[in-house]
Amino acid sequence: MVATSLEVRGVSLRFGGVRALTDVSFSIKDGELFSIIGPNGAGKTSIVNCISGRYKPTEGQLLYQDRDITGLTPNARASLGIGRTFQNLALFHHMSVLDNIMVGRHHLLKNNFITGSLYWLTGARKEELAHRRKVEEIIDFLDLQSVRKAQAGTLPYGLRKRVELARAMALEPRLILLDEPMAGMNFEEKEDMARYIVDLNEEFGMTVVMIEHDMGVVMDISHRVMVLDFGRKIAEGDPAAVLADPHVKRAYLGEEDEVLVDPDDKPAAPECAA
Ligand SMILES: Nc1ncnc2c1ncn2[C@@H]1O[C@H](COP(=O)(O)OP(=O)(O)OP(=O)(O)O)[C@@H](O)[C@H]1O
Repeated sequence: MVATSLEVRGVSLRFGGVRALTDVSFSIKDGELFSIIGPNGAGKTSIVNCISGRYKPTEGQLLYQDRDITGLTPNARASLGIGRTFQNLALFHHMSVLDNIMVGRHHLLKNNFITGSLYWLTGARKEELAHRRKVEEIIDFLDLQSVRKAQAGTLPYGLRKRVELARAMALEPRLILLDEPMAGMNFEEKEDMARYIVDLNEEFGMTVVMIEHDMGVVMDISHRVMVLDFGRKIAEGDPAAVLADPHVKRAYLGEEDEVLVDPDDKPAAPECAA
């Protein structure tokens, strides 16, 4: 039997009078590629923030590998193996690609800057070499070799999104949360990113939770999809079943007999980086 990675039980979240989430429950199996979709303001980022620990649910519980993580800080959750990327790029623009990715490993560093003064005498150097090897593996996997020394802020948008994914992967998460990994990308960049996400799920064995607006990509690569609307779960299942669900069509289009995937869907214009 496949183990459960994450279980979300009856999570509600309020900001003053705003109900961002109402009684949302779902569970994700180890190794799944699970997508969360829904119209703007539906609560997608809110649920991901509840999973990463950025937001504390007003009600409900979160279990990761059968352990209650509801009260844990984001750092404690990262140490348990929950990694994430952000909707808006959160890179250190003046640092190199390599150093940005190394930052992603700080949860795994046993030696801090104090013990680092014993660098050559202790195992610190050995540890750093092991970290560098892991980072190089990720750089190879994401085809970032040619830009490894470049300043992150000088790279085109699509590449910066890839560096952010590299940094999240550097934590070696068992569960990775991707908030709009393809936002603002052109068609080729989206295709590349979709391939990397499938590979990190299949080759690295990471369980993936992805928020994405590009319905074509979501339906192509997800094992299961959950739909939120006004903070409530309105559908969950395999992509074909969700696509055919009348509630989902209504939520997106306001009517029942149109298709969700627009065949003339044009790539979104690139976003400006934060
Ligand atoms: N920090 C916050 N303070 C107040 N209200 C918030 C906050 N974060 C989210 N909300 C509100 O909660 C609701 C859900 O927002 P959320 O960002 O989770 O939606 P979303 O589905 O991710 O939207 P989008 O697709 O536009 O990113 C919205 O009404 C939003 O205004």
